[in-house]
Amino acid sequence: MPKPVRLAINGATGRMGQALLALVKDDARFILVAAIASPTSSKLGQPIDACAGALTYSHEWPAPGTLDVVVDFSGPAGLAEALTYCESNSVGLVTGTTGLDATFAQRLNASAARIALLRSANFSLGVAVLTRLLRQAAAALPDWDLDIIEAHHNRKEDAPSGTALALGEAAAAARGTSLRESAVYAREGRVGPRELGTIGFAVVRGGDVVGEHEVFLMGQGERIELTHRATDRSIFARGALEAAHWLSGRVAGDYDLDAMLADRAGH
Ligand SMILES: NC(=O)C1=CN([C@@H]2O[C@H](COP(=O)(O)OP(=O)(O)OC[C@H]3O[C@@H](n4cnc5c(N)ncnc54)[C@H](OP(=O)(O)O)[C@@H]3O)[C@@H](O)[C@H]2O)C=CC1
Ligand SMILES: O=C(O)C1=N[C@H](C(=O)O)C[C@H](O)C1
Repeated sequence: MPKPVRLAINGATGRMGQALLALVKDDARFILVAAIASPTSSKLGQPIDACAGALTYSHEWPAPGTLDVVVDFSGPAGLAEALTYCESNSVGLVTGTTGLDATFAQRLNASAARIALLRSANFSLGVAVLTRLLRQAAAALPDWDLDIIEAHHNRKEDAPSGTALALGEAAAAARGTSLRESAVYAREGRVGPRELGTIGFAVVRGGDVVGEHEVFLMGQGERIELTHRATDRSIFARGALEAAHWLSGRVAGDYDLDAMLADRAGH
């Protein structure tokens, strides 16, 4: 029997943190070593309901040598702290935090030379497949107009979602360009006709929507719609735990879900 992966969850009091805690307690592949909360969290020092044992929410990172992987769903400030810890202690990091700016993305690129890092804007299997379908459609129909519409709950802080941006980047790359060259993030007033090759984004926020992404590829007299709807946050948590298990013990590098799925399929 392989040794369980020693895990910390960063952002443990949040929506994703709670979904992760609920799964980890019944998963013998992991030992939960720390549940990291924000420095101002009202839950600091409180016991973790989902977990048998004496573990409490804390903002103190574990001692060196006691962790294999950190799973982070916090925010830019929380991720920065997790990154510093992981780099100093050679601990693997799985992160789903979105809404990071270009400077932060560069910092992550540099970190991947020092630690095993797996990041994904969306840990659902369905979105991984949607992305493949989109690459194929965008390349096969290079002249069709392409817009991405996303909907999320009313507490979400970043827009467009990390997934929408990643889908846009995948479509742009499949057409030999980049999102930086083709994205249109807002349309208001007399914007004039659509410019060929642009990728448009539209954002909906409200209620408890878990996460929906819809890609319209629009030709003359016809349209393709590729849609993914997440109805349960645990799909992201399950994907992130699969990633943490796969990442544990790997050498430093910049990994993603495609790399994990390909490795598991033996490619
Ligand atoms: N890749 C994917 O598949 C998915 C990605 N996400 C992304 O994950 C992130 C979190 O989402 P969600 O759980 O909904 O958000 P929440 O706001 O519910 O959770 C974030 C948590 O992080 C905590 N936090 C803030 N700062 C720190 C810190 N310095 N150290 C430790 N914890 C901290 C917050 O605490 P406090 O409230 O006390 O400030 C909060 O509990 C977002 O960027 C979201 O877009 C979400 C779902 C899926
Ligand atoms: O904040 C969320 O909830 C989600 N965020 C991710 C994103 O920004 O794409 C993934 C998922 O859609 C849920």
